[in-house]
Amino acid sequence: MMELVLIVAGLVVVALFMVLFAPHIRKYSAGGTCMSMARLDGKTVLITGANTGIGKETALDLAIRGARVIMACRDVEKGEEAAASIRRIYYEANVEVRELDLADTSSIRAFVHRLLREVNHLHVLINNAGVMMCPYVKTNDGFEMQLGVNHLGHFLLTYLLIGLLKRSAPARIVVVSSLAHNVGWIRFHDLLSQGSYNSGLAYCQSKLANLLFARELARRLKGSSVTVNSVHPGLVRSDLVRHSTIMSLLFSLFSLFLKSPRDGAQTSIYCAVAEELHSLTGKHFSDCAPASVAPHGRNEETARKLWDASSELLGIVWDH
Ligand SMILES: NC(=O)C1=CN([C@@H]2O[C@H](COP(=O)(O)OP(=O)(O)OC[C@H]3O[C@@H](n4cnc5c(N)ncnc54)[C@H](OP(=O)(O)O)[C@@H]3O)[C@@H](O)[C@H]2O)C=CC1
Ligand SMILES: CC1=C(/C=C/C(C)=C/C=C/C(C)=C/C=O)C(C)(C)CCC1
Repeated sequence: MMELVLIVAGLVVVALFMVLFAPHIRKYSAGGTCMSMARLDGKTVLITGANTGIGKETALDLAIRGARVIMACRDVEKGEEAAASIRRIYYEANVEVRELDLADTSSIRAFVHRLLREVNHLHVLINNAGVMMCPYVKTNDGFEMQLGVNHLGHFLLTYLLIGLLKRSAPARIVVVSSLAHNVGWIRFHDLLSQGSYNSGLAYCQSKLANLLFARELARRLKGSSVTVNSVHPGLVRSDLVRHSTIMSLLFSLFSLFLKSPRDGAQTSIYCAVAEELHSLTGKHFSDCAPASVAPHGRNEETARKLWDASSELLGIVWDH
């Protein structure tokens, strides 16, 4: 009985502490802020997964800076709702919604085909969309969903847009990875998890793949004035954890310690606009500052091997 009273008293003290210090905890959890005042008038930006979470906040910020923002969303209705809510905040926002399902290479190709007819330039590409810890499902092309959307879909999208980005240089590519890359490894013997599937490990693999892709692309684009950097946005309150009960529970429990989507967007925005990053490429950022990369995320051989495996799966050859 005494023990129970002590436990309840302890919980009350912790809850009281959280309530009292909530503003300070929130301020601390918010992380870095992009302080750049750079304007993007006359610039065109493309953001994947821009209908919610980090992508939507990134779209709002870049629209306020004067950019024409293409919001690439798999659900156009949700995308239009997000665009309308951006226009309610900033009525001059030049935001346009386009359909893009990264789980379907024919959708990616159709999206780019249409885009190339509509825009002459692309100055910033933000590969933001992501899916986390979903049950084992395949994309339209038979790829495991998390590697398929998070890595392969963006790999193909970037391949199809690289000519436009080069013609628009100076241009920037921002790849939204995660600190989850630290616990991932590339399972070359079973890249698509056909032999065995663990939703958490598959997510971590896909986020490591994002990072390796960014570094290898940056290496290949040296001298082209198209830079590529990757980002860990922080732990952010968003829909990302929707597929995992345990993650949803943890996120609710520790909600006070998580960033808002607006705070989570800061590092993507920083990499897209900061003047001091003008020619910086192949780096990883978090909280608007350089961040460390796990040793296996720096392995050039793994990056090249993944590049070749990805190209083969997608049936493409990067000759530019
Ligand atoms: N939240 C966090 O703590 C962290 C997030 N990240 C990364 O940040 C990025 C943004 O995540 P966040 O904003 O938190 O998550 P959300 O779930 O809020 O947003 C993810 C976006 O990706 C879109 N998306 C999912 N599947 C597809 C697809 N097949 N085709 C096109 N778009 C798709 C979603 O569309 P729809 O709404 O239709 O599902 C949504 O717009 C992700 O890459 C994630 O891995 C990294 C570290 C931590
Ligand atoms: C276990 C644990 C936590 C939860 C960590 C989680 C839930 C991480 C999620 C990572 C994600 C979503 C990465 C996306 O790329 C907290 C809250 C830090 C508090 C300390 C203990």
